[in-house]
Amino acid sequence: MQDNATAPSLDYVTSCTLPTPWAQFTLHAFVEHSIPGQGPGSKEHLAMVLGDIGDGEPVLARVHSECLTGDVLFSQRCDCGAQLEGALKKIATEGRGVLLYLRQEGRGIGLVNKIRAYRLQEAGADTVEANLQLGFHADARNYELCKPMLEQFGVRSLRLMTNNPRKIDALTKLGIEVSERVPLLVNRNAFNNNYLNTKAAKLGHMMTPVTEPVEDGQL
Ligand SMILES: Nc1nc2c(ncn2[C@@H]2O[C@H](COP(=O)(O)OP(=O)(O)OP(=O)(O)O)[C@@H](O)[C@H]2O)c(=O)[nH]1
Ligand SMILES: [Zn+2]
Repeated sequence: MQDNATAPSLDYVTSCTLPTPWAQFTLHAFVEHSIPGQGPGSKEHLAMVLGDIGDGEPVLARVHSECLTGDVLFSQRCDCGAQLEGALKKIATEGRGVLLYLRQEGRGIGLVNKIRAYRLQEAGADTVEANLQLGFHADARNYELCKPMLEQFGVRSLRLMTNNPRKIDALTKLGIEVSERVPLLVNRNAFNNNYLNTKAAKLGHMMTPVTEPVEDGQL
């Protein structure tokens, strides 16, 4: 149980429609106010919602951590952009679901530090070693905000699109039921193959390592 004196607070602010190539979502905006003296002042988080998700049935969901390089700049170093698109397409196909877009860039270390980590990876470190060399944890993310964000929509149970067992554990510990894991394997390529293999080997991601040369789009 989080002590309220140390818990960041989250305000629901507003919403608008968000047409995408696959469906017209509703985009909801939240603002997180962190504790004075700890971390940046405030952060804006988003939820994209489609259909009636507050009916008590498990909801197809993606909890996506910000990756500006992958989500916006088309980077092939990781699988984030393809996962974002794949998750939205799947929600659109089913006509019901939610994507939480959490502003914890670089597995929580921030954009500039992620670029520092990429530079270390160019010198031979893997994605985990690079974080450690910079003095960070391998994964510095926190999923606490998912609870109030989902409560805003009356969602208690997820069919979660992820390959990351730690994410499932973290949500479960927060009291969010994960009734099903839906694999999200997209866009393995020559640039992100080692990264994906390291995630499987060191972070426990549920994906089969590929050691031979890969072709674009291979799962
Ligand atoms: N520090 C660091 N962060 C990275 C690196 N590559 C991607 N990221 C960040 O990692 C986060 C996405 O992590 P993933 O492990 O792909 O996804 P996940 O959420 O853990 O697992 P899935 O649900 O299966 O996608 C985003 O915040 C990215 O910015 C890297 O090499 N170093
Ligand atoms: Zn990424």
